[in-house]
Amino acid sequence: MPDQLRIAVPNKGQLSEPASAMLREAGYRQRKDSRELVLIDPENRTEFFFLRPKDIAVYVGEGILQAGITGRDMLLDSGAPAEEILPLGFGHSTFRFAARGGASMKVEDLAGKRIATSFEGLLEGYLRQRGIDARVIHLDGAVESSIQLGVADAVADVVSTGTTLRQAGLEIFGDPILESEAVVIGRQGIEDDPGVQQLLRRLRGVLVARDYVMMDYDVNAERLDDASALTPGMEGPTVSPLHREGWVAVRAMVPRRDAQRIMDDLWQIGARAILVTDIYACRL
Ligand SMILES: Nc1ncnc2c1ncn2[C@@H]1O[C@H](COP(=O)(O)OP(=O)(O)OP(=O)(O)O)[C@@H](O)[C@H]1O
Ligand SMILES: O=P(O)(O)OC[C@H]1O[C@H](OP(=O)(O)OP(=O)(O)O)[C@H](O)[C@@H]1O
Ligand SMILES: [Mg+2]
Repeated sequence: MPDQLRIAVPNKGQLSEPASAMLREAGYRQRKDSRELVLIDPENRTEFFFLRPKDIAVYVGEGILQAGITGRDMLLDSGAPAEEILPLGFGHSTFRFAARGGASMKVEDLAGKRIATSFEGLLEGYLRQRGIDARVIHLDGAVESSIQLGVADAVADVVSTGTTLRQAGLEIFGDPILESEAVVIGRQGIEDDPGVQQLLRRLRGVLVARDYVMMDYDVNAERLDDASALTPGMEGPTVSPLHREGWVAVRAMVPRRDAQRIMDDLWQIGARAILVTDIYACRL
């Protein structure tokens, strides 16, 4: 049995709820009260520490906790000796420059300007790489207000829908500095830890169950090649004989977002009794 596992989970912010939901889906106990700081899950020999998302890379980098869930942007900003192990498909954002609407600012214009951000590490790394000498103003949050309030000429901030920027009268400029999402992080080599391997297997199972559905249908054996091309599954579809002469039953996993289109295409080649069901959990 793997050793006790110590995992960091965001205690608040955009990643907190979806991270706990994913762990719950993976069969772990999660806290009921958002003020709980530690939660012990004895059945899974796992302790969850609810920490500020920005601090998680620090704890994991120090080797205090074996793994954690945080944003890619926060991991890279921290400079902590930890790496990304598994992207989790939620908490998508981009890290971008923005300035007053109509200012038509360019990245080259940033030299000598004041740029406000809560991600100094990320911003300074970017500016250094491009040899831009600008003044970085550190703010903890609500960075969008800094231009209006005269503290900065531009911001480098997290953008998801863009609503916050628009409401502050700001306009994005330049290419994205970084594309981020929630990730599992750990120190180099931690993937070999049996406890971490088990956590990753469970989380990968949740990702597959979210992204795929199971498709079952009957088709004339003569159209099986066409049907298999539409539903190749992971290692080819499962094909079983049917009592009906010349027909087979086929079963394969298909991407959830393509399910309706695939059903239409299967119907066109004569497949019938096409059923789609959710995958509750899996290990592939
Ligand atoms: N509106 C959003 N939609 C999706 N992901 C986001 C959004 N805002 C931030 N994120 C991502 O979520 C992660 C955590 O950011 P968040 O803003 O929740 O942390 P925080 O600012 O430290 O917490 P708080 O906002 O509670 O102070 C980051 O990786 C960030 O890129
Ligand atoms: O593009 P949008 O969909 O509008 O989302 C982006 C906003 O969401 C986050 O703010 P948060 O609520 O975490 O507040 P904070 O700035 O205090 O961290 C982020 O810092 C942006 O301000
Ligand atoms: Mg925030």
